[in-house]
Amino acid sequence: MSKPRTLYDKVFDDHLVDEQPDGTCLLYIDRHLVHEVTSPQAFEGLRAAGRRVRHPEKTLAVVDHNVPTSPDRKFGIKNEESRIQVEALAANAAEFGIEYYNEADTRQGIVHIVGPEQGFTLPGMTIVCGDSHTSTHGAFGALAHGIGTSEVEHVLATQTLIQRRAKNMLVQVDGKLPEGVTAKDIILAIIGEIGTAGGTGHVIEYAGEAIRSLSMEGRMTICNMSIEGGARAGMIAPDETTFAYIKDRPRAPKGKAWDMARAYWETLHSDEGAHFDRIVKLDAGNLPPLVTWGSSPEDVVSITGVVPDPDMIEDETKRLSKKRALEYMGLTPGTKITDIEIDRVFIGSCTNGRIEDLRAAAKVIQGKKVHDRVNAMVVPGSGVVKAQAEAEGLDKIFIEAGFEWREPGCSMCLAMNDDRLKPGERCASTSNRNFEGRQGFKGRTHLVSPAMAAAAAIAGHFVDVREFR
Ligand SMILES: CC(C)[C@H](C(=O)O)[C@@H](O)C(=O)O
Ligand code: SF4
Repeated sequence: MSKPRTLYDKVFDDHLVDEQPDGTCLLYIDRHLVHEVTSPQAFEGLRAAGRRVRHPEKTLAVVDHNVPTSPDRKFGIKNEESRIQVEALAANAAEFGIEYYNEADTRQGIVHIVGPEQGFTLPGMTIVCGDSHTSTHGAFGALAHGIGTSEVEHVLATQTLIQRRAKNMLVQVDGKLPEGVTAKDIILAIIGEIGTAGGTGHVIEYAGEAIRSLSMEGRMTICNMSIEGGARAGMIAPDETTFAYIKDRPRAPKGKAWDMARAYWETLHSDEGAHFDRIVKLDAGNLPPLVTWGSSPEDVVSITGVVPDPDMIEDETKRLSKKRALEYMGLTPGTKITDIEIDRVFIGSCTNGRIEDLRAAAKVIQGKKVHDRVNAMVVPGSGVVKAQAEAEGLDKIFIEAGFEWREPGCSMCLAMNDDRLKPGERCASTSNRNFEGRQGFKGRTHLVSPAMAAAAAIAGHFVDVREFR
């Protein structure tokens, strides 16, 4: 009898090219996603060494971070830095024979939304990208993680990556998610519980009834933020929900190849008795909608709660850092979360820019108007999401309510394009990071679910979406 293995162990072992006695491993990489921010030097390195891309057909390039999201982007990118970045990827993709989705292509969007959507992301694969939120793809039972630019060059040249084995961590989420509480709240709760360093050195497998009941969109939201919990990657064992999502996607296997792939995918789960180095349990049944109050994704609080008092923290370093966070956020301990007024709302990003997220937000705002003080925008995660939303009439619901309806990209998730907060502006955001300056210099970010962001846009302050009519 062979030793019981985790899902991570299985995918890792299936891609092992070499393992040295000191633990250095060489892994075969099935899929490589490339965006404009972390690839220019990698291509430059290849050029300097006179190398080609080893497997262009396993590589897919798309622009997302720098592209403007205003409709007039079809007339060219005005910001020079962004334009140079985008043009460089276009030129590199052409020179090295890599498929490339430019900003005029319907398939363009945030790299982590595009991969799954096109069927480029499949269960059991090793998937890398020069981007920390590559963990998103783990929702399919793939081993997916971010890599640095020198590794991007290594993968382009060799289709392999040097790695060491990570530890296994199980996050078991039992119970049934209450109405109005979403995948975003689950992952915020997990990070609130384990902290931003909680997953360090581990690959997290998410399991339990609450995870199983999630759609692929919800599972991607969970795996997306694994990196915010410090983990190398997050994974969810594939099941019928996964297979149904993948079937008939443009790059998914077809016919006999589908049957063979599916048979393999069904073996991708942790064996009975597999060893986990750490186990964390959570009950989704009691979960309220969550809001972050500070400048770290672990700073979570219930919508029914108040801004916490850092003076209660014993550890001095932590106390000082949380005090600073409150100061940055312009908040006072004891303030009810529902009393916090907001200026901006951002619905989008690779965490919550998929069709289900847009549907959830549209449901909340239907027939209502965005509060006078608030500037609200919806940025579909991809052209495919945008087209689907328009086919369902969601764009009309947003526009009638007073939201801006934008072109796909990373947008206000990070201040790398025209969409950004002004100093002091407070934003209810569906993205994944609330670091100082993340959405613009001195901008203040509160991470929430799409439904919570939508409700806040209408009310002008945070509200409990469970009671919002
Ligand atoms: C620009 C890129 C390297 C970065 C990342 O790695 O995550 C970005 O996507 C982010 O979300 O901060
Ligand atoms: S949407 Fe945000 S988190 Fe996702 S890849 Fe873009 S910048 Fe990074």
